[in-house]
Amino acid sequence: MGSPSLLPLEPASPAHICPLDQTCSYLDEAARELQLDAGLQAILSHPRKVVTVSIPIKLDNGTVQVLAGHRVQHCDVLGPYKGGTRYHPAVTLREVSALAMLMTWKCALLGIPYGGAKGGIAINPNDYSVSELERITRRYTNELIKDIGPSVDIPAPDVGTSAREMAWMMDTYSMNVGHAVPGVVTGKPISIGGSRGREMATGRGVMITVREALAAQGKSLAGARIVIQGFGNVGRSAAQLLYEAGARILAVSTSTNGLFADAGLDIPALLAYAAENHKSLVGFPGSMPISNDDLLLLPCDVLIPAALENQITEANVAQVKAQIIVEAANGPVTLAADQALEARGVTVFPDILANAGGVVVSYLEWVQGLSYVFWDEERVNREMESLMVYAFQRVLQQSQNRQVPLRLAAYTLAVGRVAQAVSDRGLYP
Ligand SMILES: NC(=O)C1=CN([C@@H]2O[C@H](COP(=O)(O)OP(=O)(O)OC[C@H]3O[C@@H](n4cnc5c(N)ncnc54)[C@H](O)[C@@H]3O)[C@@H](O)[C@H]2O)C=CC1
Ligand SMILES: O=C(O)CCC(=O)C(=O)O
Repeated sequence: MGSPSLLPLEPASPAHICPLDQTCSYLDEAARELQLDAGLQAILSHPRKVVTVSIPIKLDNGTVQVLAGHRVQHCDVLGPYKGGTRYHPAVTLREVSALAMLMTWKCALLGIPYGGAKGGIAINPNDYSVSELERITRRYTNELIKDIGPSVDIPAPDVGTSAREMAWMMDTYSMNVGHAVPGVVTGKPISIGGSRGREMATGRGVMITVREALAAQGKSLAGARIVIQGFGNVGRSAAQLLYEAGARILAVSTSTNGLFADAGLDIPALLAYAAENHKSLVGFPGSMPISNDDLLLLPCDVLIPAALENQITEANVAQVKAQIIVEAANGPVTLAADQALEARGVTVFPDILANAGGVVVSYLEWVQGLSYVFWDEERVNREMESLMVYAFQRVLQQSQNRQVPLRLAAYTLAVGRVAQAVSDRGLYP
């Protein structure tokens, strides 16, 4: 079926692997496996709503710049739309649409009552001052005011955004409606109703997935050799928690540099070093520099791509030596690479399972906010872990029962759940 033809998408770049085509192909595969009705499949292939707004801002130097901001709402059949907000120069409507669809499947797989959405602005946040970023975020929120809300669509952080942007979004929304509405976003600061444990949640979910993946092969985290691409919110938290559990973190990277140490990196020391050096990893004692390209090819037990899409592709997959890949990023392994890895017996734990810890704790944050009762971090982590482990076991079981790879197993569970809900609600004419 391919990318939905109704969307006002940018032309596909021949040099670039389109994330939307990839995600739609996985949906097509799941639809075939489930023998899904063609009409239902067509409904699920299209986002319900696509919003693109212009964001005029006055820069600190007095000039005006107009940016494009997107919010794609893929499906709300199970509950309010839910998904992060990305600030990155490579953001396109195609990418945001793919990420919105992934959110639908992720929430359905984890059994949380949300649909899927994603937002984004094509900027490099490092090119803007804090006050410029605040103006951009507030204007973007203002333009989306009728499209978001605690029972409509609930943004959260993603690449290039954090609790700070969520606080600005919450404040802008609240000013518009005339009273405080903490539930309009998740991943916000604890001082305004954020949840304990949300900041580390995606990394914690990744650590749980790695632990369960190794356990399923009769191995343990202690001494496991792990390579992590990306040292932002997700990569950093996963590195810290895996290190604390006794794993050997051989290499980590940011977009500009990477570090390798065969004996394993001292992650607490590296976190302190990066904090002192404005996030730069360069020159960390006891390590060697490594490029992002070489990092992906290191021999290891578990490779964790935790940065962006399309990192393991047809071009490098033959040289990937990891035994297990845990997709902390959304869409880091392309379809062609996925098939090649499957043929070679490399196990890939898919994004919609592996990085779901973040949205699960976003859900727990929303639940705490709605009930005005806030939990300690131990409870948040326990509730998240139980949902993650349950979803992991279901995916493994489904893969064995249907004799299909883990990604297809996860998709059949997620798509099947959403399709059932569409059909039960009678949305299918
Ligand atoms: N923040 C969250 O709660 C969640 C994030 N994710 C996904 O995890 C991934 C990472 O997100 P965050 O850590 O939140 O973003 P972030 O903005 O905090 O960090 C991104 C990291 O990736 C690095 N990076 C960027 N481009 C790179 C490249 N070409 N090669 C190597 N490294 C590169 C950056 O330098 C940075 O270290 C994304 O795919 C995101 O969609 C998924 C679920 C939840
Ligand atoms: O926490 C959330 O609501 C969404 C996180 C996200 O954007 C993702 O899982 O890709």
